[in-house]
Amino acid sequence: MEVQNLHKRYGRRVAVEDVSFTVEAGEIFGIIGPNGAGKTTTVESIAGLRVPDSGTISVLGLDPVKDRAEVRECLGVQLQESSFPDAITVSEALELYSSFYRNPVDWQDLMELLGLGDKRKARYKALSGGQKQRLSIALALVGGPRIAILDELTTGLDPQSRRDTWSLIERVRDSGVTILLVTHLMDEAERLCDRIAVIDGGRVAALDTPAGLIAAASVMQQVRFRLSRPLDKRLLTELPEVSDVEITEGRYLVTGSGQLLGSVAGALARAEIVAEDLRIDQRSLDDAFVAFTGRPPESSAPRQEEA
Ligand SMILES: Nc1ncnc2c1ncn2[C@@H]1O[C@H](COP(=O)(O)OP(=O)(O)OP(=O)(O)O)[C@@H](O)[C@H]1O
Repeated sequence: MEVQNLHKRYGRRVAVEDVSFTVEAGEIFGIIGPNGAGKTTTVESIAGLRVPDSGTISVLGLDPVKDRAEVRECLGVQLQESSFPDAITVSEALELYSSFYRNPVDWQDLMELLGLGDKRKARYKALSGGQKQRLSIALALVGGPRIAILDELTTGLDPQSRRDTWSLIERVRDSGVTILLVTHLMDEAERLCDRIAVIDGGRVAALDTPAGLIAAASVMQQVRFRLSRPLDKRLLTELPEVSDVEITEGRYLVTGSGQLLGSVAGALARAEIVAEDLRIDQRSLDDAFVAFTGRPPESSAPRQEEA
């Protein structure tokens, strides 16, 4: 997928100001950003559901607007809050959707794969949040797409259902499907995505691997430890990575940047001192999100899924 200089406004409101990125085959590519940043508009434009004001989008060499019918065959979409008639059953929904495609996968296999086999006769309104979510993923995959767009994949699910869904998505990726994932959940993005675009105010604020985003955002790190015997503080302060050393009752707090942990561990080894309780404060994608957007990511309180 290739998106170049995408612009989209709704009346006077600019939703996407200038977005460009490329998604490689076989990747899980994440889009994160604050509410109203333009994420959904971007992925809906890729799916051909919105017509951009300007810019170009190419999906497997096709134009999502001009080649709408072909794009539908190779791209599956799970959008926010899919809604279905309350009375439709799981198997009816899957059978109906599979009839929309030229080469659908076996919907019964898919139903089993997504753990919905024993719910085949259950009506949509009787499904739990996690089951509805799995059905919407199944419907995005029933056409046998080469690309799947998943918007808010696990928002609102309990922690176990989220982890199960993540494993499922990794299996889908391993089967050769490229995945474009929009998410509010930083742990989801960090766990699943090969690369992530941070979109803010309709523009790409940063684009890198999760580790790359975290490294770029976390200038300062801290290493904590206790020592069995006193150490000349200068052995630490003279290290180029170290900016500050605090010592309180044998407890050391070293602040710095770069390869701080390796550098401190090396200095201790040279002084032949053993550190106890050595810990580094890990930076996470939340810190990167704050650094690139100036706001903390919105947290989503997981709801308990009924059995
Ligand atoms: N159909 C529409 N008509 C008018 N304005 C819209 C429409 N759809 C989106 N917008 C506005 O465009 C901007 C971008 O919305 P979009 O849904 O793409 O953002 P988002 O990053 O997906 O947000 P969220 O995380 O809240 O889903 C927002 O200000 C939104 O209010």
